[in-house]
Amino acid sequence: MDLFNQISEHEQVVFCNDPKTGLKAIIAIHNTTLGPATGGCRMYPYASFDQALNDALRLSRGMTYKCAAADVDFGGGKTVIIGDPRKDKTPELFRSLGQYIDSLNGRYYTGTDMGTSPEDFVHAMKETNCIVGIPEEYGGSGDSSIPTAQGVIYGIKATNQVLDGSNEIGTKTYAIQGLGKVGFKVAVQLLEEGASLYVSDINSAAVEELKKFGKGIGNEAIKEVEGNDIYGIEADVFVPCALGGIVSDESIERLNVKAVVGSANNQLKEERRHGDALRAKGILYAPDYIVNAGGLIQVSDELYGPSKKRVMDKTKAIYTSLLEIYKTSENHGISTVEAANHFVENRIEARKQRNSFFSHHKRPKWNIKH
Ligand SMILES: NC(=O)C1=CN([C@@H]2O[C@H](COP(=O)(O)OP(=O)(O)OC[C@H]3O[C@@H](n4cnc5c(N)ncnc54)[C@H](O)[C@@H]3O)[C@@H](O)[C@H]2O)C=CC1
Ligand SMILES: O=C(O)CCC(=O)C(=O)O
Repeated sequence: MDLFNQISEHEQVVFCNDPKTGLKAIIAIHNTTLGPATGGCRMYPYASFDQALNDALRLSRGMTYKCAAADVDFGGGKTVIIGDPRKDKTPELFRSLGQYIDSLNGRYYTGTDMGTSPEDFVHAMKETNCIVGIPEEYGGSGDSSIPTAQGVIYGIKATNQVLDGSNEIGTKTYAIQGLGKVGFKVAVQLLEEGASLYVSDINSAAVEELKKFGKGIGNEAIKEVEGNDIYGIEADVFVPCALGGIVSDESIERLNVKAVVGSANNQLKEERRHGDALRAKGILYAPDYIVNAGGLIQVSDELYGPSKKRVMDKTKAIYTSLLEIYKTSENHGISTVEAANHFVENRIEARKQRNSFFSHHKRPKWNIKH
């Protein structure tokens, strides 16, 4: 019964085991009240089965909240593949995953997350239509990290507005953890606006590339920081764009910033306790699933036919949503996470009256021709 206790909040969890291709994956479907589940696929060399399952469960729950907050007609799901993205990827592995996804009959759509790229899903797409975020040359909307990074920038602007009464981003100092698909783009935009950066990435080539970019535009205010030292950096905003669970008792103790705004999913190790701890320390926290919804906005919009303009217009709403959440938190004396969760849970509860959970017999709203 332990496993059922562990997944008690989830509608369905699928364990995929294909010895022929080496695929070992977990698909977690958290909640489909708002529509079929969606959520990217992460590939990571998890040290244990429990670590992989926990990641899938936490990430898929986060997607339910992210979908409701962004007001898209999807529910929360996520896939994790147990493996090293640098060594274990093959076309057959992703085709095998595609077959498992197809067996869910439209209850779950997936695309990229950490460790996977749009190109990987071109293979999966040969087996199922339930793939989003594929490259533009294959008819998809392309790289979803572009709107995700833009959403983080809107989040930083809204946060600066609350901190200083101005949404200007260029005069500040930022500590960025992770210069991957999202973090690098955020760093580039901040540098272009004249900001100073502290950056850390386990991949030193990414730091070198950013320094090269900075030199090219005449802003060399980039200092590399080793590992966990990024938590102790004195800066205006800490921008986590790598792994989740990094805002913990230990890191909060060290944080020397006015705000935390980044793309990483599930930043708070313990949502409620660490949300409260940040508030108690006077650090403004931008709830991750509000700020990093740009990619979701793009992939869910893809089902209407790609439109970059529509995606960017929808992504702008992150600015106003975040200001609303900051205001609710202030007015009610609660953490920003609690304020965001109340908003989302009320929205899901209201929708339950029309839709208890998604089954493919019901026509999804986004299939309606406009
Ligand atoms: N790509 C997207 O559109 C979205 C991404 N996210 C989240 O944002 C985060 C980043 O995503 P991507 O940029 O797509 O992933 P990515 O895999 O392209 O980049 C992650 C970067 O973090 C670095 N990294 C890993 N561990 C680190 C550590 N301990 N310290 C410093 N750097 C470290 C990696 O070397 C890599 O450069 C993830 O948590 C992801 O779930 C959330 C929403 C959408
Ligand atoms: O739904 C997707 O495929 C991409 C969005 C996602 O996984 C996320 O926002 O974490």
